[in-house]
Amino acid sequence: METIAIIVAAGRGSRAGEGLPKQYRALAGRTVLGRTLQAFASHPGVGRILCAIHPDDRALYESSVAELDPALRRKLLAPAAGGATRQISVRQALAALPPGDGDAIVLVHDAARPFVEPGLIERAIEAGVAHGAAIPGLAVTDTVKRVGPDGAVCETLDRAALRSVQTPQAFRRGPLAAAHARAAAEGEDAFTDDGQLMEWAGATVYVVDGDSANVKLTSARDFEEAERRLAGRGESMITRVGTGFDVHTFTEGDHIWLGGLRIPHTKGVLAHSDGDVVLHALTDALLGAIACGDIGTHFPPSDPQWKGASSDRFLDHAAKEVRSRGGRIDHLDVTVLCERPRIGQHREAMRERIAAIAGVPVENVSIKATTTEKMGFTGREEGLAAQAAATIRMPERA
Ligand SMILES: Nc1ccn([C@@H]2O[C@H](COP(=O)(O)OP(=O)(O)OP(=O)(O)O)[C@@H](O)[C@H]2O)c(=O)n1
Ligand SMILES: C[C@](O)(CO)[C@H](O)COP(=O)(O)O
Repeated sequence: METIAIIVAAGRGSRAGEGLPKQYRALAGRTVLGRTLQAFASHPGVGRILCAIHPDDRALYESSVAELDPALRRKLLAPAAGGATRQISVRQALAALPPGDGDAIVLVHDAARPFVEPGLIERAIEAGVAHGAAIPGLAVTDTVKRVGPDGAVCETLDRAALRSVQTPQAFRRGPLAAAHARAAAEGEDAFTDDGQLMEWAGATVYVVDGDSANVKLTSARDFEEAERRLAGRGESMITRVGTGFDVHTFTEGDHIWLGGLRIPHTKGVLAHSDGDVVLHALTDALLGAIACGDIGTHFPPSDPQWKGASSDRFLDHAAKEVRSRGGRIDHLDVTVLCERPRIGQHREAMRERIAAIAGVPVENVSIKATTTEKMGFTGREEGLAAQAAATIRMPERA
């Protein structure tokens, strides 16, 4: 009998802090979703896999899929658009499955649980076949209280009967799809897992042994812990630093581009592109950190297509080059060297713009500025310059 895995990956990961949605963040060089997909795609009991993804995440999804062996990629069906809640994402994934046997087993799994082991997938499938509805659960080890809105304890629950539940959760396809459709029709939209939805629909749901290692990455701390765990398995990251420097000559004009912003000025800059020294220095710093040439290697000034180009593209490209090697940008630091314009008033907007282009939290972007005390070419206001340092983390093997 066929087993189909639905991987729900349409969330925004808001509790995991700023940056990419958590399922697309790298853990020791591979994305969370890539790791989750690998676990299911390499399991001999899983036939096909369908992900529910956010419509904005198509490119991120494709990069995660690219981490899989080509032979395993064949198990993937085209992704479905997820919805505003996990429940809607599962429903839409079910609706996107090709027609098929209602008795097939559907495993519903959170993309955010990349540590799922083959043994757990196996247990879920077996229990799904045996019972029609089965979920993994762990005994609760803390004492659990029910607490009122005023913070007062109402009751101490009998923890012997409690389980903290995980995914993959296994159900027969027909009843699961029917329960989701009924819940949608009746406006029942607050189920936090499919087990609860099936209980509501009248099914008996059985619990099999879960796995304490199968954590759902939820907070930034979970990511730190996950990295420590992977390092313990020999999958570790190393820090690399790259630097960049760029200069442009002032010419006649009424504005310059700096840090991705159009800044009114009494001069312009001579440049093939938009002449943004901050973004150029950052681009070189990132390329330096991965030892992948420089901005001229990737965007030759002799190539007419880069004439007048917005430098956002250069930085975006370099950030993608880092990520495609499994790297993560930890910090970006820039010093602008010029007498004018004054940078202070633009600093915050610049940090936000750079953070958005490079896909890093704004807290990890620093902009500093200095004059050169009227000495040298910047002091004479013949041009302006920027230097940058990028700190990234890369898988040790890359
Ligand atoms: N609208 C949603 C919400 C969640 N999920 C998925 O459901 C799983 C479990 O959800 P959770 O850990 O809560 O993820 P997020 O919703 O992304 O996290 P947060 O609540 O912190 O934003 C994740 O793999 C998530 O991508 C989904 O597919 N569609
Ligand atoms: C499905 C789940 O992972 C089981 O523990 C959990 O209910 C998901 O909850 P979230 O609020 O969507 O993280």
